[in-house]
Amino acid sequence: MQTLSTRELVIDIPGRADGYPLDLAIKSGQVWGVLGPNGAGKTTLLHTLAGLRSPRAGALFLNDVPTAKLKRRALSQQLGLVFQDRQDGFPATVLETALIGRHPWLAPWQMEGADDLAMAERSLEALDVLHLKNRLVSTLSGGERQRVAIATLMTQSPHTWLLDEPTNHLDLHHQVAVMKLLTDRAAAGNAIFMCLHDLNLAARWCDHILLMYPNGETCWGPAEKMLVPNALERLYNQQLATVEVDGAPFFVPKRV
Ligand SMILES: Nc1ncnc2c1ncn2[C@@H]1O[C@H](COP(=O)(O)OP(=O)(O)OP(=O)(O)O)[C@@H](O)[C@H]1O
Repeated sequence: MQTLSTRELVIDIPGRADGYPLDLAIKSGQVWGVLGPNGAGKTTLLHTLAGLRSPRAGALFLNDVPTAKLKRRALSQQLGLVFQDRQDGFPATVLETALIGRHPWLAPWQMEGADDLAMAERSLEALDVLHLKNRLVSTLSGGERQRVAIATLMTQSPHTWLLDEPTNHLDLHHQVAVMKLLTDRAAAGNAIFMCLHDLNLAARWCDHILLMYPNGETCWGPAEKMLVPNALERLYNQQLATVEVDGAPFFVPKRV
């Protein structure tokens, strides 16, 4: 069992009051969905958890060890992040991009070996982009790029997967395929923590939910306690109708 936890964490959003400090424990087997309107701080939180931004206050721990004490490489073996919209730094093929995921596991100047290549190809296949392996990423569609980014995280194979809107750009079939892959990873022992704009994907696939309000207020807990119409209507400033489908709530925005 591994846990990424935050103690009294306040993310640093310029010009915003501190809000409610976060005491999260993101554990093996859990699938977290982070919900909130534009600008609530979801991406800032994800980047703070990944160590890319400093918190305003509080600290992060990996199995009770402060992440600030871990070397970048050790951290990258445990934590990985899929960005919301990644800009390509230099021209690379799909396979070369997926292989970047192996870098935290290789010594400096060590070339990727047959096992690394097999892992990258397995991940590309799982995300349905293996047939594109020799294409330049810059030539891919938005949804294909998104699937390559997730395949790169899968190739990295960290314990905790942080994902910023992983279903962005994906068609319905691939949205469901990605959510199934993520919940399968959690069942295999990984921890999944993702920002989502689709309330219904969260309701169907996530077992834990963090609600982030624009004023810095937050609340979190088991999905069934968090996904209640009143809280969600206040979160999005949008009236909702709720129906039940396959035992999960399904939220429909009411007409304005
Ligand atoms: N470097 C910065 N300087 C000033 N403000 C910033 C900076 N980075 C982020 N912000 C502000 O912090 C707030 C939170 O941004 P963040 O990207 O975390 O929101 P989000 O919840 O992920 O939004 P979205 O749903 O639109 O992706 C926004 O109001 C944003 O404009």
